[in-house]
Formats: sequence, structure tokens, C-alpha cells
Amino acid sequence: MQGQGVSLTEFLIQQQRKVAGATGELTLLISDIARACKAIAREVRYGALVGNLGQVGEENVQGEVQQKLDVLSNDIMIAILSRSGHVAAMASEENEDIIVVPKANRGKYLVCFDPLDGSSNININMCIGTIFSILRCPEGVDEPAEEHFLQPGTEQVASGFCVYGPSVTLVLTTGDGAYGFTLDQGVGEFFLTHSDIRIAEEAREFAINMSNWRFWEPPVRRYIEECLQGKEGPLGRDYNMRWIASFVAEAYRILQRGGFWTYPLDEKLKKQGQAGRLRLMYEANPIGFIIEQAGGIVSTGRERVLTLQPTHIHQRVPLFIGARKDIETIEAYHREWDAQQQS
Ligand SMILES: O=P(O)(O)OC[C@H]1O[C@](O)(COP(=O)(O)O)[C@@H](O)[C@@H]1O
Ligand SMILES: [Mg+2]
Ligand SMILES: [Mg+2]
Repeated sequence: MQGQGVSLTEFLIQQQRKVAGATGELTLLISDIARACKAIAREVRYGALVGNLGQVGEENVQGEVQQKLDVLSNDIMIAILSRSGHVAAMASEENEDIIVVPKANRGKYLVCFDPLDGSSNININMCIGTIFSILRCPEGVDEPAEEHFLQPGTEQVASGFCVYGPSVTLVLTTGDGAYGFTLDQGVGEFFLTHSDIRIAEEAREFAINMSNWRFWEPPVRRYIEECLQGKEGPLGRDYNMRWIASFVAEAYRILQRGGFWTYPLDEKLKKQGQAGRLRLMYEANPIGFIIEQAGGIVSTGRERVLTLQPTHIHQRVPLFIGARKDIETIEAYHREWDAQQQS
């Protein structure tokens, strides 16, 4: 058994010491969220053995049929964050409205989370995860409300996601680089295994749900066609392709070996009255913060995601994440296309 590295707690205290005036509350809050992820990891691991698979038959605010693990993970997050003493209110993918913590237990942070990401993979034993974003509750707020959450992604104090896969990994940023931790199930603690993660400038792998090809906007179709043309094409390099249908697993792959991933706005989503597939507050912004800290880009195809002014907590956005050069070219193709539409 390899000697243990730096534990998550040790790492957070090191980060905390770099910030003048830090109270340690953020360290304790992130430790609480890590504990919630460990509890969720156990429920995921036991799966069918304890009846955790399958649907509950209820529809959530997204119009999606909830899986048992969606509800169980949500309950675990709400229970632990309500008791942490560092949270004023929460916003969850599974709850239409925000959850305000009783006054006696309220703290200074707001937490947005996707308790279980990649739900369509639960029953096929594929990677799923949990995503979280931490914001400050504006000073002097007596009763937290949805409006207090509507802060651009650049205002995030910290964000992270946990992947429940062959091993349980947690990726985190507090605005000073992106770091990966692996859960030692025996010790019950996360240990630092991936320091200062960087994403290569050029992609060799793309990820998009190809079944939506006929609904894509021309700039997206053009770029994917050029990826498929490989080194004989204008991009001059070969690409492999992946689609795991689990945003956390895709983001983890990009952090480990580069590439780009996208869920663009398409005609099908537009017909459904949607502005995108992924949600800004608890999917795009938290993972976006980490991707940017690792040197990647997070775009709607037309603009930076993290400077978007949110309008409501379940807002959806078109999303492109990953290798800088690829996404800058995709943005250029959108500008070109939009200019042609204007002329
Ligand atoms: O089924 P599709 O259209 O490929 O969409 C897959 C996407 O939907 C999601 O599962 C949405 O997230 P949830 O599972 O949290 O609802 C993403 O993780 C994934 O990237
Ligand atoms: Mg999700
Ligand atoms: Mg989810």
C-alpha cells in the first residue's frame, strides 16, 4: 500500500493559509460536501443490492423522471448542508425553489448543486457524479432568496465535482488552480493525486451527441465535419470521438487527456423552448470554473459562460468546454455564420 499523500483536509488548510483573513469556514464547508459525496458513493456502490436502482416515478422541475439515486443523493446533500452551519441557502437541480437553511444554523455561503449527474447512466453501471458551486451570500441579507444566487460564474468562491466510477475522484478549485483527489475507501479520506491539472491547447478527441446532427446549427456541423476529415482536413490533425452521456465523466476525461466536449443549442431544444441542455448554475459554471483554472475554455459558442448574468436558478445554456484552440475556432465559425445571417 503506497504511503498516503496530502489529504483533502491538509490541502484545504494549505489553500486557506494563502488567503489573508480566511476564517476556515470554506475549508469546513468543502469538507462537509466531500463527506456528502462519500455517503452518495456508498449508495451508488451498493446499487441494486439495497434497491437503489430504478425510478421513483416523480417528475422534477426539469420535466425529467427522477431516479431513486437522484432523490437519495439530493436528500444526503440537503441534510448535510443544512447542518453544516456554513450555508445560508441551497439551489438543487431536483428542487424547483431554493432551500433556505433555518436561521439558527445559517452560514455565509450559498451552494448550488446537481446531486447526481449522468442519471441516464445509473441503471447501466456507468460513471455518474455530483457537482457543486459555492457563492457568497450578499452581506446584510436577512432572508436569502433566489435573486441572491443570480451571480455570474466569476463570483464563485470554489467549485467541484465528484465522479463515482472505478474509483471515486473529486476535482476541486478555490480559484488557485485545479486539483484532483482520489478516495481511499479503506481510510475513508480523499488524497491529492492530481496536482495543478492543465488541458492541452489542441484537442485530439471530440465529444458530442451525434444523434442530434440534423438539429445542429451550421457552425457546429462545419467544425465536427472538419474533425471527421482528420489530418487531410483544414484542422490538419486526426480526432477520436467519445460520448459518455455523463457531463462529470466527460469533464474528467478532458482534464486528464484533453479534447473538447459540447452540448450545443439545436433546433430540437429550441422547439422544446429550451436555451440549451445543461444548466448554468449547477453544471456549466462549477465545471467551467475548473476547466478555466486548468487552462481550457468554457463558451456558449458565442461568449464566455462564466461572465453570463444568470436570470434564474434552472437556466440552461449552450455549452462548449475544453481545448483552447478548438473552442476559439468554433467561436470564430459562429461569428462568421452570424455575420453572414446579418448581411
Ligand atoms: O442523453 P443526452 O441527450 O446525451 O444528454 C446527456 C447529458 O445529460 C446529463 O445527464 C444531464 O444531467 P443530469 O443527469 O444531472 O440531468 C449530462 O450529464 C449529460 O452530459
Ligand atoms: Mg447534470
Ligand atoms: Mg442531475
